[in-house]
Amino acid sequence: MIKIFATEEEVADAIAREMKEHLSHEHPVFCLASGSTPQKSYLKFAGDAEIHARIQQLKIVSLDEWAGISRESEGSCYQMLNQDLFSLVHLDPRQIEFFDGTAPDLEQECLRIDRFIDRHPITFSLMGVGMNGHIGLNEPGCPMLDHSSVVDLSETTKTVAQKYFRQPTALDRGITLGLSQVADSKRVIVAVTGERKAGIVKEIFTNSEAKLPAQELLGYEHIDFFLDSEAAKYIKQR
Ligand SMILES: N[C@@H]1[C@@H](O)[C@H](O)[C@@H](COP(=O)(O)O)O[C@@H]1O
Repeated sequence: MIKIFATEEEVADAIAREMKEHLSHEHPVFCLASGSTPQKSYLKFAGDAEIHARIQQLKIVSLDEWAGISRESEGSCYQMLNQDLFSLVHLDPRQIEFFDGTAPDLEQECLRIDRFIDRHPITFSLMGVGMNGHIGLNEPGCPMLDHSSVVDLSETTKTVAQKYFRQPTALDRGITLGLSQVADSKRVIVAVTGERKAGIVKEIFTNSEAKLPAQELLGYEHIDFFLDSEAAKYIKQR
């Protein structure tokens, strides 16, 4: 289902509320996108005093990472989430299972995360959508995989991702969960906010030929798209 909220603030409030609710799962496992879109949601979640007593049971599993970029590097998916969430809620590193983009064998790294998910099924996923409709680092035209993989990044992703880094950074490949792994989460929210995403939002919802990864998440009962009115400006009248 698509839920359109008046403002980005309201989207963040709704997401933070759901994250809190999903902490009540017996074995909560969250898979969370990095990037600009969810930052407000994470801040609101982390700022809720009631979650802190309940967060020890939470496990976090990685969605994606840039190949060749270490966790410590500013701009890595890990570091963004660390700044926006992990450090704020004082997660123990043992609660976090994240792709290492500098692992010597990235295929093994995929297997490591896949095995973790087999043992700890994802109960809540929060996805963002790239400017080209990507989910995680699943680029347009990719198959719907039920396992992680190493992918070649599109030119759009390489260019847009420069916003995460202080200096121009060569990006070539990424490591990402497969779309089926995301869809298999018990609950998924896909968040899209801001006018800059209005064009891709229109594609996702009106162009069935586009073959965008975000479109693979349409039509499921347990997956909702949360949009603000700016991102939804071309689809509002539907
Ligand atoms: N790898 C990340 C994704 O996990 C993220 O959801 C998406 C949107 O990012 P943003 O929210 O900054 O637009 O693109 C990035 O490349």
